[in-house]
Amino acid sequence: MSKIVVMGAGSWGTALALLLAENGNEVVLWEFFEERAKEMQKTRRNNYYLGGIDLPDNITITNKIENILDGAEYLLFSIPSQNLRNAIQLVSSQLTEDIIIINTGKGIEVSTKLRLSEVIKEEILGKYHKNIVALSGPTHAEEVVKKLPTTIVAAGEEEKAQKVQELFSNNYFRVYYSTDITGVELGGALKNCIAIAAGIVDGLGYGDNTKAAVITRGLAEISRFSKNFNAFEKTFSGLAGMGDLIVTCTSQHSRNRYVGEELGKGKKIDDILNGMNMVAEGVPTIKAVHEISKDKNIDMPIIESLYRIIYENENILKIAKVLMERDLKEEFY
Ligand SMILES: NC(=O)C1=CN([C@@H]2O[C@H](COP(=O)(O)OP(=O)(O)OC[C@H]3O[C@@H](n4cnc5c(N)ncnc54)[C@H](O)[C@@H]3O)[C@@H](O)[C@H]2O)C=CC1
Ligand SMILES: O=C(CO)COP(=O)(O)O
Repeated sequence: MSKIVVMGAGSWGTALALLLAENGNEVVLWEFFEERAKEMQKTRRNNYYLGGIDLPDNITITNKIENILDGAEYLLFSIPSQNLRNAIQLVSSQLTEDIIIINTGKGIEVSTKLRLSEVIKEEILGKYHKNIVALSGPTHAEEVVKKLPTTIVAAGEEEKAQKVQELFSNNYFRVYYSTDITGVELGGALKNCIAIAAGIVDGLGYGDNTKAAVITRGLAEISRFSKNFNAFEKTFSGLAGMGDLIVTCTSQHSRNRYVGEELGKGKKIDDILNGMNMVAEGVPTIKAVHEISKDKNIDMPIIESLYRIIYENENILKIAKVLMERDLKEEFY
C-alpha cells in the first residue's frame, strides 16, 4: 500500500483517485477550489464532474497543501496544462528524491511552448526530474469509473515507468510502459487539436470519409511535428498516438471533439468555452503548436486551419476548401 497525493479533483483526477484507492492505496485528493473540496468532503462524492459515485474511506479530500507530501511515494497531477505550473509551485518545496511525479494532463504551455514534464522540471529546478513519468492514452474518465477495459502507457525512465505501471494496473486498467516521454506527451497534447477538427467534421454534417481523412492526416502531422523533438516514430502507432487520437476524434465524451462540433454548427468559440465546465486542452495547444510550427518551419495544414478558425475567426467552409485545394503531393514526405 502506498500513499499517493492526487492534485486536481476534476473528472480525470477523481477517476484515477478511485482506481488507485481500489488498488488498495491511501489516496489524498487535493482540490484547488475550496468550496468544491468542502462539498466533496460533505457528500463524499464529486457531484461537479462524476455524480453518483461514492468515494471510499481510503480517499481523503483536502484543499490544504501544508505537509501534504508527508509519507507520500507518488505525487500525481491532473491539472489543465495552463494551470499546471501554479499547482507545482504549491508543492515543489515539499518534494524529496524518493517521490515519483506522475503527470496525467495533456497539453503544451502556451507562454513557454514547453511540454508538461518540462514545465515540472523547470519548477523543481531540474532536481528529481528523472522521477517524472507521463501517463497518457485513450482513457475517458467517464468509462474508467465504469471499469470498462482500458489501456494506457506510462512513459519515463524505465524503472520509474515500470513502478507506475505496477501501481495502476488491475483487471480493467492495463498499463504499458515506454521510455519515450517526449513522444507520449506530444501524442497526448496534439491529438486534442486534431479532435477539434474531427468535431468540426461532425458539426458540418460531413461523412465518415472526411473523419477518416482528418484522423489519418492528423496523425501524419503529429508524427511530422514530433520528429523535430526526437520522439520515437513507433510511439505514434501506439496508445498515446493513434489510440488516443481515435478515441478523442470519435467519442461522445470528448470535450475537444465537442468544441469542434459546436464550431461546425456555427457557434462562436467564446460562447462554446463559456458554456463548458471542463477544459478543452486543444484550444490553447493549437496556439502553441501553431507558433512552434512557424518557428521550425513544419508543414501543419490542419493545425494552421484550426488556428485560423479559432484565433482569426476565419470562415470554416472557406478553410475546408483551401485545405482540399492545396498543391497535390506524395502521401509520405
Ligand atoms: N477528463 C478526462 O477524461 C481526461 C482528462 N485528461 C487530462 O487531464 C487534465 C485534467 O482534466 P480534467 O480532469 O478533465 O480537468 P478539469 O477542468 O476538470 O480540472 C481539473 C482540476 O484542476 C484544478 N485546477 C483548476 N484550475 C487550477 C489552477 N488555476 N491552479 C491549480 N489547480 C487548478 C482543479 O482542482 C480542477 O478540479 C487535462 O489536461 C486533460 O486533458 C486526460 C485523460 C482523460
Ligand atoms: O484525453 C482524453 C481521452 O484520452 C480526454 O479527451 P477530451 O479532453 O477531449 O475529453
